[in-house]
Amino acid sequence: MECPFNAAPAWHDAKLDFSNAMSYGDYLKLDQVLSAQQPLSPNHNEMLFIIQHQTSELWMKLMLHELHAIRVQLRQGNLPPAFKMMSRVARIMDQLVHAWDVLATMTPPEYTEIRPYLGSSSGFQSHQYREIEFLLGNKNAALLKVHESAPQAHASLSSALVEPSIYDDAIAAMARAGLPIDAARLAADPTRPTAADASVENAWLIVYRDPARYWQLYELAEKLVDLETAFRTWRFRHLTTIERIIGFKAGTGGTAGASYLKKMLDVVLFPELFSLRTSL
Ligand code: HEM
Ligand SMILES: N[C@@H](CC(=O)c1ccccc1NC=O)C(=O)O
Repeated sequence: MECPFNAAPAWHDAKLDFSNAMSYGDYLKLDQVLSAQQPLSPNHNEMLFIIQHQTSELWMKLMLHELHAIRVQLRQGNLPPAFKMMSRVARIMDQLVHAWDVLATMTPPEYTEIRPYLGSSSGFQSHQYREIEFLLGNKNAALLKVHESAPQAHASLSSALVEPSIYDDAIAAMARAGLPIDAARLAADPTRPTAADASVENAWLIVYRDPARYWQLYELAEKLVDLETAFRTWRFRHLTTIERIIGFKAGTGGTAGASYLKKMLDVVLFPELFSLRTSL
């Protein structure tokens, strides 16, 4: 039997010299990522605030990557690959929902010491968040103005504004499957937020009344409902977390704060997918 004191360490085959090979940090560009946390205040908790936002933006970057690919698959009529990516987007959203628990460990006196250093910056100016909203159909042309001084963000947002949303693409897929969608709905102005439409509700009802016949559209509908549910939960946790941290103060971005975020809870991305349930 081998003496345990002479045995080689568990890592003895690991590569240790990276002078001429790509390492973990090289591949992930960690020099860049880990040098981007630069607190402006002397407060200990600002590191949490920065990392919470930076990680959220990274997850949003992945959501956008998936949402763009979902749109391509929906337009080509390849629904199952879209489903897999839709599940991923919903799980990312769930992850962001749980992330509020970490931020909520920051108390009002802690945040009060950081807030004066934030100036008029606010999540309201997150171009990735706004693009996610646009891709899901919550369009608002007026909000492009915020990004006028950032040409790349402005360009991505402009195309998300003028192109059909993922929900418009889902409705187009129903029309292609022979379900009766009004021509006016199919030609709706893509720069306007999604408005409930009776022919769309009726088409979803046909799908939900005969899932076996319309299995892929039925699955598409449930994936959209999962996504919207996760998104609404995120909005709700944003509101409750900020009420806990700043109460009813106005926002640094210029809105009334909690009451603005409360109003955003009324946004329904895929209205007919919820209203149809009353008739089932
Ligand atoms: C202490 C923490 C936070 C506070 C006090 C806070 C507060 C606010 C307030 C008051 C607004 C309304 C806009 C304004 O006037 O500023 C807002 C918007 C927003 N915040 Fe936060 N927030 C916090 C953390 C976060 C985090 C971690 C994220 C994640 C990225 C985030 C993302 C957003 C987004 C995307 C909006 C725009 C929402 C919309 O227009 O529907 N916030 N926040
Ligand atoms: N709107 C926040 C400030 C804020 O939360 C914020 C500031 C800079 C970067 C990200 C932020 N997060 C979300 O709004 C406030 O009114 O305190």
